[in-house]
Amino acid sequence: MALLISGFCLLTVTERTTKAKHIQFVSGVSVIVYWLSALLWDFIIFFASCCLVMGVIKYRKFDIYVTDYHILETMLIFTLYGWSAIPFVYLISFVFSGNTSAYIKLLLLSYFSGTFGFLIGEIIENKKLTSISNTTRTVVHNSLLFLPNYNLAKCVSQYTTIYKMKILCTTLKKHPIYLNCSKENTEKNIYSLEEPMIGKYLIDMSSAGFIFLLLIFFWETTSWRLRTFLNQCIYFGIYKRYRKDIVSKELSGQSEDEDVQNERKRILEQPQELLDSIVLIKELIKIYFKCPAILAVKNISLAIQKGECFGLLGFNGAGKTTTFQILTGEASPTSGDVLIDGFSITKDILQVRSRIGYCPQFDALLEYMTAQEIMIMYARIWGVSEHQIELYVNKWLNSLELESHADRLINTYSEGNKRRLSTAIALMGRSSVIFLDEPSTGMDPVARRLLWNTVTKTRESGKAIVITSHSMEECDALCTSLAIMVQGKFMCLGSPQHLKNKFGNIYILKVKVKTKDKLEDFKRFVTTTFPGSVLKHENQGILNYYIPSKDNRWGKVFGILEQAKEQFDLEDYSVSQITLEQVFLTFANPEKASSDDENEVP
Ligand SMILES: Nc1ncnc2c1ncn2[C@@H]1O[C@H](COP(=O)(O)OP(=O)(O)OP(=O)(O)O)[C@@H](O)[C@H]1O
Repeated sequence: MALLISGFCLLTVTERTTKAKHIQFVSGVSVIVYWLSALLWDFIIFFASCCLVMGVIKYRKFDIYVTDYHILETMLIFTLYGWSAIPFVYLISFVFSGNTSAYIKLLLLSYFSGTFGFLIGEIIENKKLTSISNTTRTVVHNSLLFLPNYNLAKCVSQYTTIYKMKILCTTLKKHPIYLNCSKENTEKNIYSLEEPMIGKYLIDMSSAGFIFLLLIFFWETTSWRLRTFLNQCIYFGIYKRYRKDIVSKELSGQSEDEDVQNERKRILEQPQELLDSIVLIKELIKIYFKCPAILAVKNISLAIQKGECFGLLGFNGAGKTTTFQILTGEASPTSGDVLIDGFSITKDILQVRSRIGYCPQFDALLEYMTAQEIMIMYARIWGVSEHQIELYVNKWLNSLELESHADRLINTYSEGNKRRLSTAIALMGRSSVIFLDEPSTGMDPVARRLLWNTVTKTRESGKAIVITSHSMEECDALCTSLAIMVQGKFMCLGSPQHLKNKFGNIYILKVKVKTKDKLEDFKRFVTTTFPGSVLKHENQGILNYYIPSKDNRWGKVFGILEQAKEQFDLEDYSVSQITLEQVFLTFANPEKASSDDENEVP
């Protein structure tokens, strides 16, 4: 039984740690539906296994458990045990982060709570041991009653004893002295609440099942509020009191960047209704209260409108994923609030969850399903009507070219295909805002283009998209506005073009010189005509220059190069603007960028 029951933690732990459960909640599955459906399925497996056990008992001729309708009594004991033990395993599984360790530890717990619990119970009930006080007896006995395996062990042992006694009393002509074969004793109802009958243990198992389920629902629905309360009122309260210097310096929310500062002012000064935004982040702070405390998000404010694709850029550890986790209701904020479609994540997390689509950084897929099955499941969760489901799912499989893999188990997919599927699941829902955490990781260039097209179409349909990516090309292609995050703070904010105009003080000139003789002359020409220019790269007559844009308008640069084309026998040339990547490097790594600047464009 311990082997079987402990196995029911495997899926629940896997779905929680891979975030597949979170994605289901985000897609609209309620806590009650999630846990009751898990319980129903596991109970069916448990019941089928019990039927097999009964078959073995019958085959081995343990008649006491099967003859004279005893099979129903035995099945009742097993059924009530399953009812209490499965939710018990679910509840305990919350403390584990790996399914294998959870299985082994729960197996040991079930086994020892059955055997040692039974032994301890016997010792406690032994009235001859006068050294044990009555209070200790009551406390230990009542505690043991919460363990399903103890109740099962007691039921089976007492059931066996009672029926063996009844058989001996009816078959033996002369009763041994230890047998009480009085009519009163042999005709006692086995379900009586008195010792040594089993009624008490059956009632305990039935009520324990309810209690464990209630505790699971309570934990799932209020743990968020509890964590938010602890974070905001207790930990942060203490932190603010003792680390005033850090709070005023790092968490004030003031920014040197004009756009970031203006956005903050707009959000704080204007009423929320006037902002008309689908995502509204107000002075969001996240501190991981470890030793030392990690300031992951340092007072950011932002409004995202419908039909906007907002990009969150930053180096590893900048705080992007933490921000995403808060926005999707996975992590609780330390201070500040986020409104999604007008609902606050600190107060209405359930409303928030049903309005978002989420593709986490690591794929949260149920790997024992096929792509078709998982997408049908999510389509049903999103409320797509049964006759439209096939069309709907095929449309999304099609949009990311997953049809050829649709009938294969997800655990056989490549990383890139898993990423495509995760993104398709996030996009397919009827959510108002979609969060994509590095969606194109591991995708080939064709898949990436497909993803970009699909994301753009989704954005154009009126949804808001928030994306993190390490690909500047991707952000340039997709984002209508973006922010670069460094050490938890926004360093700049605006459309890609705005940022390039604002921070790009160089042009990139690429030239191919036909004849070698004129190469050195051309180099001298560039150095004198564009003071401050730097030759970045040279290879077989192809020169790559950075030239300062200050005092050099586009027209002037092109005019000069048109003249130089004939003079220096240039085969071809191009002048382009600074790329987003160069803007990113300037912000994300100021020290490196400034040293680069010194070297490159004085
Ligand atoms: N659960 C956690 N406990 C403690 N610190 C954490 C936790 N999660 C993140 N951090 C810390 O918070 C900071 C921000 O991390 P986060 O994962 O948000 O960065 P990121 O920008 O998403 O990085 P990446 O690009 O690598 O995904 C880092 O210093 C990280 O070490």
